[in-house]
Amino acid sequence: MTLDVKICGLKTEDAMAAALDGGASHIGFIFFEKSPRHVEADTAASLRKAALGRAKAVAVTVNADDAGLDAIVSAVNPDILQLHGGESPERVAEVKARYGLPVMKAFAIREATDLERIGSYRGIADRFLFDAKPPKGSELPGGNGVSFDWQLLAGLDDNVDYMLSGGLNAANIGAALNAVSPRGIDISSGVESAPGEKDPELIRAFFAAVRLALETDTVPA
Ligand SMILES: O=C(O)c1ccccc1NCC(=O)[C@H](O)[C@H](O)COP(=O)(O)O
Repeated sequence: MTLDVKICGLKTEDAMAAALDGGASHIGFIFFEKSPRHVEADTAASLRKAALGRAKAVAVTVNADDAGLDAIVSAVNPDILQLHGGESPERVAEVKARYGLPVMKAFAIREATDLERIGSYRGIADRFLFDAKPPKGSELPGGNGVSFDWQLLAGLDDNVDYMLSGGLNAANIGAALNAVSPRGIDISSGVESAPGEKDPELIRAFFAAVRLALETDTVPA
């Protein structure tokens, strides 16, 4: 599969196994205490061992300070840091320099103007992740299972390396990949049976739907 697939919010060995066996290129661990997907660093460190040589481990944080990131990086040894808060371009540059790791910067998208913000991160963030804006009242900046209008991304220039995220599932991934051509996709609640509870069957079904979508003529090259 040339398309990167990140399964995010993993907490258990069986979910990890389903993600890796399905062909995940990236597995994500959430370090955000309000999230039902939050894991302690030692749990993530133990889970990530199964991914060594198979998938990249992504540590997802929200406006984390140096002490928080130090603890995660030293325990988990992630391959990528995903910054999912309001981190400035300067902070992204600082994080990259401090850890020598690639950074994926997440942006919440609802309308075309939301994409204007990426300009000042180009050449700094290694990759973008475009997620939906959280619904009103949500305490989570991500993992809300809501989509945005994928057509908003259709005008991006081909050099913008991004993962498409937000409300993806087995039923809509074909349409999403028909609408836009991300280099990667990211999913969390679409493969859960309850908030924070990954379902290996749903993970398998998602990969089957991705493969089917990639095999059809409707997906742009
Ligand atoms: O998933 C969370 O609980 C979460 C909490 C705080 C910051 C980020 C979070 N998730 C980041 C992700 O990369 C999710 O995969 C992304 O938001 C898509 O989630 P979903 O819409 O549920 O597929």
